[in-house]
Amino acid sequence: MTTPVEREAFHARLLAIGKERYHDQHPFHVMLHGGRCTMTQVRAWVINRYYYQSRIPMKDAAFLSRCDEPDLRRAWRSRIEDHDGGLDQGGGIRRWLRLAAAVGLDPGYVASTRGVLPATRFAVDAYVSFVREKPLLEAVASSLTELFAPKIHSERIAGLLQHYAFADDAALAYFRQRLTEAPRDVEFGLAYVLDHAETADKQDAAAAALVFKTEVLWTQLDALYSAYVAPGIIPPGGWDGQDGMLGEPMAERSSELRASDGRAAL
Ligand SMILES: O=C(O)c1cc(C(=O)O)c2c(n1)C(=O)C(=O)c1cc(C(=O)O)[nH]c1-2
Repeated sequence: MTTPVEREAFHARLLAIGKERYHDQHPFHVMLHGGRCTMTQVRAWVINRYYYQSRIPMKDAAFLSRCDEPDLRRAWRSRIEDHDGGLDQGGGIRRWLRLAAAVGLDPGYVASTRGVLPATRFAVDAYVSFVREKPLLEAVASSLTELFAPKIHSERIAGLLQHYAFADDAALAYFRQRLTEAPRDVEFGLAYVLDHAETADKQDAAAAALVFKTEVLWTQLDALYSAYVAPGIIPPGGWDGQDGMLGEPMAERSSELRASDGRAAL
């Protein structure tokens, strides 16, 4: 059993991991949110990030398949509904594909996951395997990066709206929706981890799971940066900057597409 003071210290330890390691500080996100990405870089992010989106409900299904507590399953299953939506509409995956269309990509191309960078696949697949194989406490702890997600989603909404003409409420609906979903999910996940990590060893394992997850997220952006920013080496199989475009190419630089002068031109 942990005392209230030990529990609070463990909570602070988890928050410190996010402060030090969360991907809001990655140079690719700094560029994206500050309006310094070209449209090619934005599209590469949308294509690669889709792979993460597509695997989230699969990792949550893997989690549920191992869960023998009905209460835990009841609390967890809405995560799959949030991402997959109903038979005909709704859900984060469809909302992400609306963002894909808004940046000029064919949603069918994005959904095919062709062009996803190898490192993105390895990192995301490692997350799904982690949740499938590790003790439930560590699997839940690995989702706690979502403690830090509302801040990055708010910064992203503001940054994209300010700097890119494609950005409007429909294109950014994915992020707005997460502003209410993520806090609910993470409130449950955090309470579960604080309640179940009742020994020093379990606290260490849960903290390591959260570090692992920050690395899953950071690695995806390293891969994007290396392929599409510097040194700009696109590995075999990575999106070539051309495939899967919808209709006429849009202007390349985000600076040409600023809200003040760009919207009318589109
Ligand atoms: O945009 C982001 O930076 C970001 C980060 C994370 C995260 O911290 O893992 C998630 C999301 N978004 C997200 O939209 C989402 O649905 C989500 C689910 C999970 C998870 O681990 O179960 N993380 C995240």
